[in-house]
Amino acid sequence: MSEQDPGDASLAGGAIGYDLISGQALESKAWGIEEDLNDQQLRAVQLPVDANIQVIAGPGTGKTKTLVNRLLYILTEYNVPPEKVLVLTFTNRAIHIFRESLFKLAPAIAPQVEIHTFHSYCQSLISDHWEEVGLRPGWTVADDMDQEYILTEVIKETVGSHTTAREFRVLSNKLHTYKRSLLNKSAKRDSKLDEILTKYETRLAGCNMLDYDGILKLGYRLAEKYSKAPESDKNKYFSALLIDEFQDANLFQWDLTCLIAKGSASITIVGDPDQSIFSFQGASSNLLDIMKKQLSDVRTVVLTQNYRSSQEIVDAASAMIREDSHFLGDEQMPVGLFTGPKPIFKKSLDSTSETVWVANTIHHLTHKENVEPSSIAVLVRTNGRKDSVAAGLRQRGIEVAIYGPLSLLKSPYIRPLYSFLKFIQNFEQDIQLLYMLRNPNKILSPKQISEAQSFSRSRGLPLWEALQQNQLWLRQPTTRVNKSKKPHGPPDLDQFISVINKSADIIHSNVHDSESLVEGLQLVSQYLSWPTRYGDKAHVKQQELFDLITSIAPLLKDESTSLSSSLLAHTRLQDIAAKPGEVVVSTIHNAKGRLQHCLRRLGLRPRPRGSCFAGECWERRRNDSSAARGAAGSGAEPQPPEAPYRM
Ligand SMILES: Nc1ncnc2c1ncn2[C@@H]1O[C@H](COP(=O)(O)OP(=O)(O)OP(=O)(O)O)[C@@H](O)[C@H]1O
Repeated sequence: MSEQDPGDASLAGGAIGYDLISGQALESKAWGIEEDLNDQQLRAVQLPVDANIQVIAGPGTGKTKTLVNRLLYILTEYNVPPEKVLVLTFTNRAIHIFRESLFKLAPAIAPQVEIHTFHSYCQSLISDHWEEVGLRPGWTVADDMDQEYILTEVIKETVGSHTTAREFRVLSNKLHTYKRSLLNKSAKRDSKLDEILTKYETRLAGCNMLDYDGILKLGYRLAEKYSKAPESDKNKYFSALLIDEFQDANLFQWDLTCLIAKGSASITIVGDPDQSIFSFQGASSNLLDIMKKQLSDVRTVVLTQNYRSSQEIVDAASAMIREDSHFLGDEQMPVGLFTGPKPIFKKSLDSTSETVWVANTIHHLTHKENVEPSSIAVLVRTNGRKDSVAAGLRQRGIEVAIYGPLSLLKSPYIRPLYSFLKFIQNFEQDIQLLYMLRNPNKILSPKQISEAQSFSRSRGLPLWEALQQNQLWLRQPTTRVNKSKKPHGPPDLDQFISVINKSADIIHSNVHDSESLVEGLQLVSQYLSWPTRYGDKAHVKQQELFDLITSIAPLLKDESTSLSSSLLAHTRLQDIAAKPGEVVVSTIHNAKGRLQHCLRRLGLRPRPRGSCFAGECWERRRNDSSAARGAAGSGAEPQPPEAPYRM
């Protein structure tokens, strides 16, 4: 690629857009790169537009800031239109952070830049070409819960319902890994797993749904097809691709990136090989080398100034990762911006004593040092540990808020409402309908459900159609319900059908109106989740859902997005924040990007490898910190630092 001369900066400050929140037209406003970039950042930002760049850096060194400024530089210095730049990252939260930073610097152009996860980019390709890949109108995405539901049924059918819970889990995990491995063209096939997968995919296709791997597979197919086609409206050529959090990419995603680049867009990646959180999904640490081999003239810039943590934390983190580090050489050691208290390393014999120590520390902080509980976070490695730590803290009288995507929608009080919302976007989704029919009220008995399914299959109808055309035998209330004994017994099928239709009509009558959505959900919730039977808990959870709806409604300006589908997207993105009095418990994975004052990290290294950190360093830190406490004469845990840390 040849280097281009920067063009004139006529675009800078010239664009006019609209305010994302108020929808008001924005006045033309000058914008450009920030003035406070350090030399390393500036070097990466100001490379020519056609340079391929690797920005390698540790946490908090301004990787995202650098990428946002690189984008602004390309737009202003080279007159590249915003829609010709594609930003790719790995999580919705990362998109949110990137868009927020861009919006602060250049509100007028922020909405015009395409910022996607690999999944959402593929999904947008599929949305433009859904007929080509065999989907029908109204197709939807099967989320984790939908996939689990279908997989469970298929496994039961294939290997028998006598499978123990453990065997089931093992098989289900194997299938997930196998399914993902198939994205790799050279993957080995397994006939037994193929049989289950084929049934699973047939069931998904029957529901007019795609799962996450299916989205990537079809997106790749489309990108491959259009990478060879001449440019057209549907076939976009980008001038530059910017990839954030590149440490989380796998080979499949890299190949996809190259297809999207079509050999003409430059590629800038920023990442920290030591921060990879997707190695379990095949994130590959040698992609940096692959990129260098495949692309010409790759420039590397290393960022070392950490803006987020004290020198003490940077030192401790560097000591921890150094032995396994992919890139930390002496000249690349990160530097902290300020000094603070030393981190304490506490070695515990087992997980119970670890939880007890954390509980005692929280009591000390909240009772003796007046720290507000909601500013304390307990970070753990795995979801399983998160639940046991939360239970242990609750046992010791500590109120806990668990951070994690989908926790609200996964609540048993909300899950049927969530199924309902998905169902009314696509009435072909048998799995959502089955969920509503089975949980928690048995609208139909298992025998009736299987008869209805045979009826729908024999006529090639979605289950919902079949139920509406149903036969007299289905119209009988289930035999297990004695209405005279149970005033709040489940509705019969007629009532169920009529309430679903009525609630759907209310919601569809005004898809951008939060009041309609809440009204529709309130109506249907009487039939689906039985708040009366579950008591206050259900009411509290439902209120949380309704509050969320009300809070996101004003943010919706995009006419093409319905409130209910945005609600589903939003609930994945942001969870209900911790209320005053609640300590946050989260996996490290979910905590990334959140702001918190006090941190306690558990089991980061449950079985420490290597000698340095595990033995000497760990003990040294512990001794240092007790010595420091002794010197201070208090014997108490150190004060939480003044500055908040973004995790
Ligand atoms: N040159 C700078 N001057 C002042 N503050 C900066 C500078 N660079 C980065 N920061 C600040 O440091 C913090 C971290 O920046 P940023 O989120 O871009 O880092 P990151 O490397 O992407 O973080 P992560 O480790 O989460 O990937 C932000 O608050 C940012 O504003």
